[in-house]
Amino acid sequence: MTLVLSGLTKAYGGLRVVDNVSLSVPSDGLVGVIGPNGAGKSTLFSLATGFLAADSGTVSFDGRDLTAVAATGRARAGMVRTFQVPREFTHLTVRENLMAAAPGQAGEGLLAVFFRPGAIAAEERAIAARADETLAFLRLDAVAATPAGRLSGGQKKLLELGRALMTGARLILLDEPFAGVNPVLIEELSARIRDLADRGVGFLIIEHDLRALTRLVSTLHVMDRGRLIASGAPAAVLAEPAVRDAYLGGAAA
Ligand SMILES: Nc1ncnc2c1ncn2[C@@H]1O[C@H](COP(=O)(O)OP(=O)(O)OP(=O)(O)O)[C@@H](O)[C@H]1O
Repeated sequence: MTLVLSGLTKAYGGLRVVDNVSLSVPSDGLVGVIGPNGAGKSTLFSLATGFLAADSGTVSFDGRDLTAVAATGRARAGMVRTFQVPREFTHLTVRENLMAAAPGQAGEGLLAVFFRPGAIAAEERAIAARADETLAFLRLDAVAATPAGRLSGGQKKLLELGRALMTGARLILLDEPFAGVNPVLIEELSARIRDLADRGVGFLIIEHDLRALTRLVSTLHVMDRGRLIASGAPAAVLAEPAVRDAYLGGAAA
């Protein structure tokens, strides 16, 4: 279940916003990506998950080359992303949002509604049961019937994680999971992410909250102007002069 990004490059009008980036995320790995605004982190996520096509480089997951596979195919392979701004259905309840994220099998074709109603009902029950498990795991049971648009910022991030889990993802790319989240819910989210890693779910996490991120991940990659400038254990990486330079715009010693 290892994700391997190799030599990914993406340019806009001659400017390489992601420039020859290679990194990997082992199954159950907790890996962080940091870097100043505009460093190319979100673009890297889009290249990894197929929301954008790379100019060059490869993406493989679980030993399978997914470079030419579209975003939906990569999600089906077990790799999904969340976005900086949560994309929940605001008028659906929290429980309905979770159920809607589950990939349907039996009910996908309209004909199945007529010819296989039993299979669809059984699948709906299974999805509902998984939604309830996910609600309990994320401690969102109390807001299960609340329209998702009314959740706090932190609860929305928990719901995003839940929606990713409902797809059956084994590797989740989180784009700024702690942005706009209060410290108590940051702890809650971090604890759930750790629980999931213990169960074999891998995470690649973009985050500006360095304190929360470095407590969570075992490996940190730093991007600056499209390139990876440092990788390794968080404390060692943050101590590197090139990293401090990148953050301070070259003003560091
Ligand atoms: N569609 C596009 N066309 C042109 N330039 C783009 C496009 N998308 C992104 N960029 C540029 O690519 C660079 C990297 O953007 P990206 O959003 O990946 O950075 P980031 O590290 O995620 O930043 P932030 O931390 O602010 O979210 C930026 O300079 C941005 O302006």
